[in-house]
Parts: sequence; C-alpha cells; structure tokens
Amino acid sequence: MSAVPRAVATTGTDTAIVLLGTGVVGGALLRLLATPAASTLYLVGAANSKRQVANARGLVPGRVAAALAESAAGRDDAGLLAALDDSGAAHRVVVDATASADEAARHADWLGAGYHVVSANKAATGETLAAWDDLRRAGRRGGVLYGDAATVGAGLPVLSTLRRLRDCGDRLLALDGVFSGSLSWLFNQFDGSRPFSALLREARAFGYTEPDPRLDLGGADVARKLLILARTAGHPIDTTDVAIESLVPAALRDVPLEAFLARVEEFDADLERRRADAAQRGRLLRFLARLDEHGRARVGLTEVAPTHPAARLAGTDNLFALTTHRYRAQPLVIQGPGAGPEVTAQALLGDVLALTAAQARAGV
Ligand SMILES: NC(=O)C1=CN([C@@H]2O[C@H](COP(=O)(O)OP(=O)(O)OC[C@H]3O[C@@H](n4cnc5c(N)ncnc54)[C@H](O)[C@@H]3O)[C@@H](O)[C@H]2O)C=CC1
Ligand SMILES: N[C@@H](CC=O)C(=O)O
Repeated sequence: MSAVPRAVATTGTDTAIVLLGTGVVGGALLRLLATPAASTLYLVGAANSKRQVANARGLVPGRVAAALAESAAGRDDAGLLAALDDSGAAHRVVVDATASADEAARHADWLGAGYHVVSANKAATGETLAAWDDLRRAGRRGGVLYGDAATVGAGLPVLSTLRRLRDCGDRLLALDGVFSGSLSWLFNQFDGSRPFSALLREARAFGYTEPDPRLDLGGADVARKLLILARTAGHPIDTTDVAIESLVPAALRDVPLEAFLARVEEFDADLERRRADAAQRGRLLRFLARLDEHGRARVGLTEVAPTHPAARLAGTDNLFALTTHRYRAQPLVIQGPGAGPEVTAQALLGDVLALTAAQARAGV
C-alpha cells in the first residue's frame, strides 16, 4: 500500500483528491501530482476499472501504479469517497480520467453530495441535455464546482473563453473547426504514403484516441465536444440535433473492441478512395464540426481546399473558430494541440487548482 503520513496536519484550506482512471491521462496526472505545482493537493484514492487504493492520510503518486497492481481486485466508489471525507480537507475533489459512462452517470450525485468534480470524461456533459441540466442543478445544490476544461480541446482555453464572452453579454452565432486531436493527426498524416489503418494504430499508441477509437472515428467524440461547446454558449441543443457522419464500416460498429482492433484494415479501401478522389480535385480530407446560425449542427469528413484553415493544421491541432455577435466580421480563433496525455492532465490539474482558488476567494 503506497500510503505515507502527510508531513503536516490538514490546515483546513487544502485539497484532497481521488483519481478515477490511471491510464494515459490519469497516469500523466499522477506524474504532475508529484511536481511542486501540486504541492497544495494530496491524493487519497486512486482506481482503475478493476482495483483501487485509498488512504485518507495520503498516497504517494509515484507509487500508485504499483500499489494498484498489488491490491486485491475490487471496485467501490464509496470507499474512495470515504477517504475524501476522512481526510479532513477543506476541498474534496473527484477527478474522472476514465471514459466510463457509469462513472459519468455518478457525477451529479457527487456534486449533490458536496464533492467537486473535475472531468476529462465527456460522457457526463456531452450526452443528453437532461443529464447536462441535472449536473448544473446538482452543482448548485451541493455548492460545489465542476471542472470541464479537459473535455474540449484537451484543455485549450475554449470553454473558459466562451464563458467569458457570455458573461459579457456576447452571443455565439456559429462554431466551426476541428475538434478531435486524433482525427486531426490522422488526416494531417494521411497522404497516401501509408494506409489509414497503420496511422490509426500509431495514433492509438500515442494515446490520442479514445480507449475505444470508434468513439473518435464514429464522430461521437466530436459531437460530444460540439454539444458541450454549444451548451456552454447558451444553446440548449440535444444529441439528436447533431448530424453525425461515421467513418466506421458498418461491419465493425458492434463487434467487441479486440475484434475491431484486429480488423482496422477494413477502413483502408474506402478512405483511400475518398482521399484520392479529393486529391484529384486538388482538395484534402478533414473531419470538421459546424454549428450554424440556425442551430444546425454537423460533424463529418469534408473536402477542403489547401488554403482552408483546417488544411494548415499540424500534429494533433484542434481549431475552434467562434463567430459571435461581437466577433462577427472575423471569428475568434483558438488553435493548438487537442489530444495527448500531458496537456490533458495539465487541464485537470489546472481545474483542481482553479476551483480551490475560487473557493478560497469565496471564503469557503
Ligand atoms: N487521451 C487524450 O488525449 C484525451 C483524453 N480525454 C479523455 O480522458 C479520458 C481517459 O482517456 P485515456 O486516459 O486516454 O484512456 P485510457 O484507456 O488510457 O485510460 C482509462 C482509464 O480508466 C480506467 N477505468 C475505466 N473504467 C473505470 C471505472 N469505472 N473506475 C475507475 N477507472 C476506470 C481504466 O482502467 C484506465 O485506467 C477519456 O474520457 C477521454 O475522452 C480527454 C482529452 C484528451
Ligand atoms: N480522443 C480525443 C481525445 C481528446 O478528447 C481526441 O482525439 O480528440
């Protein structure tokens, strides 16, 4: 068990956290928790899908992976929440770095019970409008905050910008761009020199894709981000309002993940044909998202000219073009890496630090 007594007693102003998910993003957050930037935080619990460790006096982030491997199998969120309660910390935070719909469905309960939630998991805010509304009500009831910076653009300052514009009375008119780091990377590389399937395997190895890459390739991950952005901007749109083009061949949509991963070559023929056809017209393929002035939303593969802003992205770059009432002659554009462990973990840490600071300012 990787527990060490904390060096000092709780001051009443510090922050205890439990971390759900110790994969690509959660693992990077554990590394960040060992840096001076996180010196006011202490980790009292961590879990993967099968095991958990908890100690109200604190865990050593660098020893969590080994402690999980040594622990008995079994998961129970109640044990992790008990560690938060027993910690005596002023601020108790659940960090969700899973892609689990079950954990996402618990966010509202945690908020209602007075735990702050910081999430990279989009399944809570990016699915039904009813779930979105529930979260907001629960946060108000519990008097706590919800950190969502990691859910869009892997922490690029998009949601914070939309909130600021909205606070100033500005209104989002349209939203355009590339909202997926993995799809950006894939189509930035896909020039016919290597099969799409080989690139997909590489993107997964880099940690850019969702645990199940069909969420990316099927457009659902981009649609979730579009919904989160639109709702944050005050447009109450629901999942059924987004037209989604899936790139996943019908035969691969419902097979188990392992079978899907063994058959990704089935993407190659169709995508290579689409790429070559576009190239003949002097155009490139990009996976774009758009919300127009009439509230119509679409995500899908689009042919763009080489001069299109999406054609000039590199790496995992995301691009968000926000056309608002006050930015209507030219959109406000935010661009930068939109996937990857370090930037996403930093977004989670930034949210934990920001909510602690906000509570301190409010005298909580
Ligand atoms: N990889 C990236 O660049 C980005 C990822 N995200 C989001 O971060 C989340 C995690 O992504 P990755 O770290 O890439 O996935 P991953 O597959 O590497 O890690 C997921 C982790 O969650 C754990 N897990 C699954 N169900 C759990 C449960 N019920 N309780 C506790 N742990 C559970 C798994 O055991 C694993 O440790 C996803 O929601 C993803 O959308 C967000 C922005 C960027
Ligand atoms: N799989 C996602 C990761 C970040 O949300 C993406 O590709 O953008």
